[in-house]
Amino acid sequence: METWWFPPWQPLLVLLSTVLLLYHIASSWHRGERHLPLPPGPWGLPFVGNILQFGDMTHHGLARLASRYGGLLHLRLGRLHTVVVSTPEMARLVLQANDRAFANRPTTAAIVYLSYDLADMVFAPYGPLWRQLRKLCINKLFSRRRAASWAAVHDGVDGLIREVARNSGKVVNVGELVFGMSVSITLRAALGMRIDECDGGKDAAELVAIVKEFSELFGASNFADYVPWLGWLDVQGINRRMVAARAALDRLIDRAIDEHLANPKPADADDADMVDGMLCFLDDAGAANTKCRDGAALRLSRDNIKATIMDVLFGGTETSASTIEWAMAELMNSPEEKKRVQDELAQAVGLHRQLRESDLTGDNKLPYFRCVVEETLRMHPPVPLLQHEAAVDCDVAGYRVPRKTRVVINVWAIGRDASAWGDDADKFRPARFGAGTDNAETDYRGEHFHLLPFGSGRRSCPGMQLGMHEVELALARLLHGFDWSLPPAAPGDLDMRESYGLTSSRAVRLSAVPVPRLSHVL
Ligand code: HEM
Repeated sequence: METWWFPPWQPLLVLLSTVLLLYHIASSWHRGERHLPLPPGPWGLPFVGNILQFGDMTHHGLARLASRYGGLLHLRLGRLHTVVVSTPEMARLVLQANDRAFANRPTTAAIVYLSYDLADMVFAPYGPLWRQLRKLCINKLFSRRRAASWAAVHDGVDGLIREVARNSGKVVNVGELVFGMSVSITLRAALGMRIDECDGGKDAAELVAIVKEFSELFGASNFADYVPWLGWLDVQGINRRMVAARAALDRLIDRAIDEHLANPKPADADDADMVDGMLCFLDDAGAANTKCRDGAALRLSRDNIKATIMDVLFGGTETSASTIEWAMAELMNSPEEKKRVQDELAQAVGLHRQLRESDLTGDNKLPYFRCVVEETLRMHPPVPLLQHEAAVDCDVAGYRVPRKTRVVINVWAIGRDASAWGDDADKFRPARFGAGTDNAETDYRGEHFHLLPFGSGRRSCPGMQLGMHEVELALARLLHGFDWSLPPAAPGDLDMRESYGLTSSRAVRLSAVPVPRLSHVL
């Protein structure tokens, strides 16, 4: 009779596997995961998971998946769990009920490299460094008290209006002009640079190119982040682009920091910019300060300063510019809405003088104009996908979200959720925010989970006030100061497609013809 021979290590292997299995069962029992399934989602391949859904990782693609699998759906991309949030209620559970657990940001190779090893506020993990940087930004750098930032907005908008007036009656590229204005405002507020003074506009042109490149790299779906063992291949050429982009930004910011060090200014001087505001915390120790303790005095390394300036350049440029351009495009597409808002501006301000900041501040001023801004932010949130990460294992709506899961909040899909906004959610209809409607009290500050253009909770946008000041002033002056029509040769329908990246700008820049409404422009 045949006898079976077992190698001596086999019983050991069986024993070890049993112990590991029991340990796994016991620890998931202990964490309360026993009964909790992962959220529903499409079926994935072994090892690579839902890599075939890679093309769906845009806000449109994820919204399509959500219509099939629900407001909380699960994907596994290579080794990474990803959970996508697509309804207001799920967003509330993540950003309010579990705010702290989801206060980290996921990182990618591009993010780590371009943020000087997470030395900034946008990407720093939730902890003491992030807390100190956020306090500094909110109380000092982005605050209403930093007069230089608000002056930069005024001068930037004046420059935009002058440029539009110079081209009245001709076709102007509204998108390029508004983006240029936003860059000049950020350069001035962050680094004290005036475009007209800085190297004949060379710096500004360079910065525009760098901002576009960073934005693409931050938003790029890099195969290597999901399948790291293939990263060395750099099949998409992303590593090479990262190195070149950071070197270009380094040159620009290092020069600005050296100039500030050579001509120091008190941080609270009227004309002090954000670099002045940070240099008084400079610690010459060298490497990025990512290890600060709560309660310790704030010390910033040069990398912290560079990375925070980078946040401002990227957080504050495309976001504001894209909101203004989308609002103009939606109004060009709906002539009756354009007329209604322009009539309101003419009536409130008159056509004999320029619109001033005081025309915008205060409650109940220009109510329809405000509805237009809110409707634009609902339909075209500049950051369509918020990126968070689970710091611990969590339970959301009865589903398990494991630690380190990337949690993507699809703000674009939430803004078009029919159960929150009705069957005409895809239509530009500012009146939905008007007095007496269901959304009369809804605003964009993060307390209403069906409208989240600035996020909500701990990681919500600290630059909202400054950003909205730029958006409102520029948009109101463009609409109050000029009548706008589409270029004569334009095709019947305006192209309303979006680009995909960190921000969702227009795929095709808006061009239009301005004709002055006022007797004098400035
Ligand atoms: C219309 C203009 C703007 C929009 C729509 C916008 C939107 C956002 C959004 C959606 C987030 C992420 C929120 C989250 O993950 O939950 C964010 C974060 C951030 N924004 Fe803005 N933003 C704007 C303007 C600005 C400006 C002008 C600045 C700086 C001057 C700025 C600086 C930042 C920073 C530093 C963060 C990271 C906060 C953190 O992680 O703690 N933003 N912004």
